[in-house]
Amino acid sequence: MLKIDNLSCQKGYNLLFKHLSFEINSGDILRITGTNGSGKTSLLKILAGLNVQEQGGVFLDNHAVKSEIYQKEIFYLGHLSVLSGELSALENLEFLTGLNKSTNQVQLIKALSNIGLKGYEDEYCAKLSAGEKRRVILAGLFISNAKVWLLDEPFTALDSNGVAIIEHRINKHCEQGGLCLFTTHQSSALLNQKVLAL
Ligand SMILES: Nc1ncnc2c1ncn2[C@@H]1O[C@H](COP(=O)(O)OP(=O)(O)OP(=O)(O)O)[C@@H](O)[C@H]1O
Repeated sequence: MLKIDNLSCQKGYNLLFKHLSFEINSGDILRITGTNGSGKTSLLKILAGLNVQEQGGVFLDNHAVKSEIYQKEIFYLGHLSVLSGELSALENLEFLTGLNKSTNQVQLIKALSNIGLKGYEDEYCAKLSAGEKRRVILAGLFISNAKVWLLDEPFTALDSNGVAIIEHRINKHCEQGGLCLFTTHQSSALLNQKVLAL
């Protein structure tokens, strides 16, 4: 269970949210909604341990956000690309999944193929389109062992086929006991999603 307890977040003079408390259980899909600047990215970054909250706590099965156990269980997909343009798609994926020693190269190549990047393994990421770069990162998400997926605008730059793939994978991940929190300004066909409005 992911527990958010009495969270407050201030940016400059702007109080984005306060006394925010909720719980997400295995199998839950939570869509975080709100206008531009309402604090969706700030909240996801706090849940990823990348931003520090003003007040309150974040726990996964009683493990605090900065703990090693918590950090091993999350995958954060942010706005900015974490890919190096000077490395190939496969090399970037190796780097992204570097902490997961159980993943071998055959699995990485299969993950790229599954996301529509068969034949792109040795292509430098600098040469890939925005949607193709996004797919390389999503390949990393799909083969990660992370239980909690924190996805900030996961559909950005993806075509309709890419959106369908990620929606299918989110549903499958949560059916198998995972958790997913995501933001989007697009409509989404995800099943049984709960909504948190900021
Ligand atoms: N490092 C920072 N310093 C000061 N203000 C910040 C900082 N980061 C974000 N903000 C402000 O906090 C507010 C919330 O930003 P955030 O990115 O969380 O919003 P959002 O809901 O994700 O927006 P969008 O829908 O546009 O992606 C914005 O007004 C932004 O300008």
